[in-house]
Amino acid sequence: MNALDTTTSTVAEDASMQDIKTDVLVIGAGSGGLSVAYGASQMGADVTLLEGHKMGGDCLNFGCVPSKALIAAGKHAHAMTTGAEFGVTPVAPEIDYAAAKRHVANTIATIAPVDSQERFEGLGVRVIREFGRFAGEDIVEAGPYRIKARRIVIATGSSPFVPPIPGLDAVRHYTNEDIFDLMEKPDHLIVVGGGPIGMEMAQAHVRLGCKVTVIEGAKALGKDDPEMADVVLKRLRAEGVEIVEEAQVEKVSGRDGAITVHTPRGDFTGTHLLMAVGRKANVDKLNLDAAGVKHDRSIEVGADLRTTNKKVYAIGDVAGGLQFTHVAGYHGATVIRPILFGLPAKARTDHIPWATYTDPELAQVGLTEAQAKKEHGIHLEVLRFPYHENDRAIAEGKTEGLIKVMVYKGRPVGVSIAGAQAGELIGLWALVLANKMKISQVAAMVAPYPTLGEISKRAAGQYYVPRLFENETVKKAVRFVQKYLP
Ligand SMILES: Cc1cc2nc3c(=O)[nH]c(=O)nc-3n(C[C@H](O)[C@H](O)[C@H](O)COP(=O)(O)OP(=O)(O)OC[C@H]3O[C@@H](n4cnc5c(N)ncnc54)[C@H](O)[C@@H]3O)c2cc1C
Ligand SMILES: NC(=O)c1ccc[n+]([C@@H]2O[C@H](COP(=O)([O-])OP(=O)(O)OC[C@H]3O[C@@H](n4cnc5c(N)ncnc54)[C@H](O)[C@@H]3O)[C@@H](O)[C@H]2O)c1
Repeated sequence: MNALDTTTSTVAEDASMQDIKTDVLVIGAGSGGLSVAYGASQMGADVTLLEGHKMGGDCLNFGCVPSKALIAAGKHAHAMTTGAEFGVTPVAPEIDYAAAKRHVANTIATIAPVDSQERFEGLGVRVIREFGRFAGEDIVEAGPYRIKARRIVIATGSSPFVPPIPGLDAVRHYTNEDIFDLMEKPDHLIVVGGGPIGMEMAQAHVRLGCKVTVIEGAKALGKDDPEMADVVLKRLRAEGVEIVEEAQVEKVSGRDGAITVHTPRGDFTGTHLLMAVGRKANVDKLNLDAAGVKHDRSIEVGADLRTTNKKVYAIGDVAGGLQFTHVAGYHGATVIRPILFGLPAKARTDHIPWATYTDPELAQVGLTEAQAKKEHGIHLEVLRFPYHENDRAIAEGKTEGLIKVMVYKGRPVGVSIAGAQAGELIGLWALVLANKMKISQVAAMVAPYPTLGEISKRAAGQYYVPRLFENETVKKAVRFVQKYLP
């Protein structure tokens, strides 16, 4: 199929527009939209995909991929300064910040073909590089096209929220959309916002030789368990990141190279300013009212991801809720069923993991300790195991951190990990929660020695300490049996 093939059926009143009739129209070619376009086209549907900006969306171009590539550069620099305990003389690395940014660009370029227009056209998807705008409940206009679709999936993602702080407009400031293009190394980067974007970028930059100050209006990494967040914050501070909490930015002043943010905790001046204070859903261009799609700050959806227009679904960041690439992908996989087969499907949230890729990492699935206590009260058991008792962590010098497993009636309902490779370790627990497995099934697993993965097994083993090792009845039974055992 040609990218711009149209059908003969007429939906347009405006004769200058070309008509397209399609089974599935996907608006937005980011993590969520591409998942739907791929799945639906491979299962036989006629799929049209609109993308007004870059194929691959935020994750590839301005989010996960560039941030992880910059973090990797920072890790290399950090390793050069921290080898003393391994007998490797620390050296002050010479940082070529622009070269680190070239690594970021190369990483994006290497991954880009997977999300490209050419690949999706090769898969049989009609790709149109225009922004879409509803013109009716099942009609969307995009550039010169007017598209009528049986089902429509809105996957338009989110953009950086830049609050109307007095003075901000008058100074050059960056967001995740342009910080990765900055080639000159900031002498002193001020990061406003201590969420995952702010903290990942703060550590990458301090490791690449910038002075970094994070200004956070409430508590840094405030969406995570405070005990786990503290592990990360302690390390960031030790590496030289200045983190100022309870410091809502009220005003910005200054000029290029000397920008001051004013807060109730004092004024802070740096050379560059990064705003990382959250996201806003991309709904403005969509003319949602024309389709009867209810929205506020994001699009209103039920657990089935349907909007108030039964033919229209919303997935990923634009649907509010958890804003992660894997959630957008999961949403995409979920809506395929109703869209292609008319069968019901619901998206769960209780088994969704997430990780923040600072060093040490922070990972979570299910309920935090506070949430689990609120839900299950005194019946909740919290199993803990520290990294410093794991042999591999000791050998690697990565002993900061811990795992906490929240167990209710023998089944994990939440897991928090702060420490090395927490993002990798949480995968096992995501499987456990997704399948509502028992803690005994994790305890029965044999983990290879010596791995960080043993932390999970040891935490699960803690469940049996009071039941088996600190239990008088068990001791009595063993003594009794031992008396008579031949
Ligand atoms: C700095 C940063 C780091 C991140 N790191 C991670 C991470 O490590 N792990 C993780 O899981 N998540 C991470 N995220 C979050 C992740 O990027 C998002 O959750 C994910 O990209 C959401 O996917 P989506 O498909 O909903 O939207 P997007 O990927 O944003 O795609 C939406 C697409 O729709 C297009 N579009 C918008 N309006 C229209 C329209 N009207 N017509 C046509 N096209 C339109 C946009 O141009 C865009 O390409 C990070 C985000 C940021 C900002
Ligand atoms: N590793 C990952 O998976 C990853 C990484 C980065 C981003 N993300 C996604 O992107 C989303 C957005 O990240 P984010 O860090 O921008 O948002 P966030 O909402 O998580 O954090 C923003 C922080 O800014 C603070 N803030 C708001 N206004 C302020 C002000 N005027 N002055 C000072 N502080 C202020 C808030 O208190 C909050 O702590 C995340 O929630 C996550 O879904 C994921």
